[in-house]
Amino acid sequence: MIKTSNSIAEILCLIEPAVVPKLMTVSNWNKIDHIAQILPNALSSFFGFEYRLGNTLAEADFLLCVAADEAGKRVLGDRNYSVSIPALVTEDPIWQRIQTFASEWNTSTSAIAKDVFNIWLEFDIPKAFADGQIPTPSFFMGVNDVYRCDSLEEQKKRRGWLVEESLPLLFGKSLPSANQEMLYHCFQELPKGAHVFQIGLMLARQVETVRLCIRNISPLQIGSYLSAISWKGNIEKLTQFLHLLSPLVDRVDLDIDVDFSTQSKIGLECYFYQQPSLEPRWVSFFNFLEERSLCLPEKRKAIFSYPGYLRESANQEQWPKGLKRLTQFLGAKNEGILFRGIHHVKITYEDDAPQEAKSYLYVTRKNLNHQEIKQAIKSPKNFVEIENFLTESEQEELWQFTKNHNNGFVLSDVYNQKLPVSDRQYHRHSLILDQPFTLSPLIVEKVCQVLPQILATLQTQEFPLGPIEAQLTAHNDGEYFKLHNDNGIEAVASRILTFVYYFHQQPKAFTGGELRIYDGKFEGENGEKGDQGEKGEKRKKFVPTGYHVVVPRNNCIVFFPSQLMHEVTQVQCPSQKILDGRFTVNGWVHDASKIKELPDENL
Ligand SMILES: O=C(O)CCC(=O)C(=O)O
Ligand SMILES: [Fe+2]
Repeated sequence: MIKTSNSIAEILCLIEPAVVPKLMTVSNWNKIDHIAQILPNALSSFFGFEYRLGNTLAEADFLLCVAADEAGKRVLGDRNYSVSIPALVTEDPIWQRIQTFASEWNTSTSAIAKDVFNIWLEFDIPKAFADGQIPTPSFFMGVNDVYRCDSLEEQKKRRGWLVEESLPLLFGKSLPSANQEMLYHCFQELPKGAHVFQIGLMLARQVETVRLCIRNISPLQIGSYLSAISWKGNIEKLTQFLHLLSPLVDRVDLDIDVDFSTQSKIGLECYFYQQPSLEPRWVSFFNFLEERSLCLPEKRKAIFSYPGYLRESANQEQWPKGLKRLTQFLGAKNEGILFRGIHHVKITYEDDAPQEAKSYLYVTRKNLNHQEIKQAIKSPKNFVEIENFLTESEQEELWQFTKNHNNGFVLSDVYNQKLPVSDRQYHRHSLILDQPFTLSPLIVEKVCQVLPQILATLQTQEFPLGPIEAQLTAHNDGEYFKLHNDNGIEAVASRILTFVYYFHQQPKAFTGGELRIYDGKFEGENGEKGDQGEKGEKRKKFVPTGYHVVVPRNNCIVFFPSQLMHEVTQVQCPSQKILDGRFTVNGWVHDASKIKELPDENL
């Protein structure tokens, strides 16, 4: 078996616990490890796995990116560079062609050096993958500026280096002229502004098909583009599918395969700008996939638990020696860090229906200074916010109700047995409606509609759904609610999820009144130090590590786990008129199994 020192396998080793067995079997992992053992670390700082979401038996593939502005470019194509791919590997004809291409890439005067910004090597992991076998990758290149041109002649002039030189070099033979014409045609028919950002060759699969990955094409343009390049599928059905899919995600890129014609199978790459912890829409997108049998529930669970990071400072022992040297070289303020995340999900579509979904999971290795690390690992949001929660008529109904009852607000008491009575008023100063809140069923019903999505995003453990409370409160000039959580005492221990719906006059007549939701931990838990309470019981002290701010915005609602510590900062409302203040409908979702007594109102 070929092994390289300072190989990518050393990094894989660090992330193995996040992957095996949750995402893949030991046998799948070992095959990927076998490839990673051969490839030097300096080749790539960005790699990952192609993970099939609808099939428990399929193996995950391995892919890595070689960037033009990193050492990997030289590892792959500069024979004088200190690090290289092992010679035995490069006896393989496919690897030889890749190296020839990469050596052009290292020649500053070539068109490849000018227009290729990265190379992806993608290794299919076959069921049978013999130890010692040399893995051959498929090849993708990231290309600059492949847009439509003013004329086909212009197009041929600009992309000749690609179609007539680079692709034949990589395939090891010239491309039939019908295939060349088809490629130019596909470039030239691109809608204005759309561009080809990756070009792929399935070298390991011995076919002359070229994959074009197209970005900046709107879902509304995809149908007409495909008909312009004579795609054989039913455009109307595809348009209907895109109509459902595209609002669920931030961006859809189109993949097509062409030889002398456009093949029937296409790919729809679905992207979000944020990871699931910061973007609740991942959940509705995955519901969509599951409803169409494109994703298994256990696979969704596995990939949602994948994102995270690993710092060198916390893993000194295991950190590869070569990378430690790099950190030392960069200076004391720097540190290595590995980030794991979901890059995108690709849906393949053929025969007028989606066929398969695959997710692309990445690992990226960076060296950052402490300030950059702090920024990069800002703890994920611990709440979910939904805008435009009530319809206009529902908002109007709530506002009328509030106006009609504006004399019915009284100072809220806090049921906080931990505080001396004299401190209770200090702890909270706000108003609560002291009359029946008859719109409670409306709010509860609306909360129930979004509840499954919220619980999934917050990764709440399953629980039997109990009652849902809702109350109307107000904060006016000088009022606040100090640090507390909502289920810390016996009487309300069954509260599992807190929600706060905000509404106010337009324009807003107050400032302040932010909700701060804290991260941190209770000292005194797990045998750590804590004060002795009155009766000798251990009192837990909360040590915050940071907080997230929710600015009260009209018609927005937030949800967060009731055990999280939170506070409402002081409100400034110069007019001091009750209707100018900060209003909320807040409430709690209970775990039916934990209910001992139904809570009194005004807790
Ligand atoms: O008004 C808010 O933003 C939060 C209120 C709150 O924490 C509570 O009622 O328990
Ligand atoms: Fe609260």
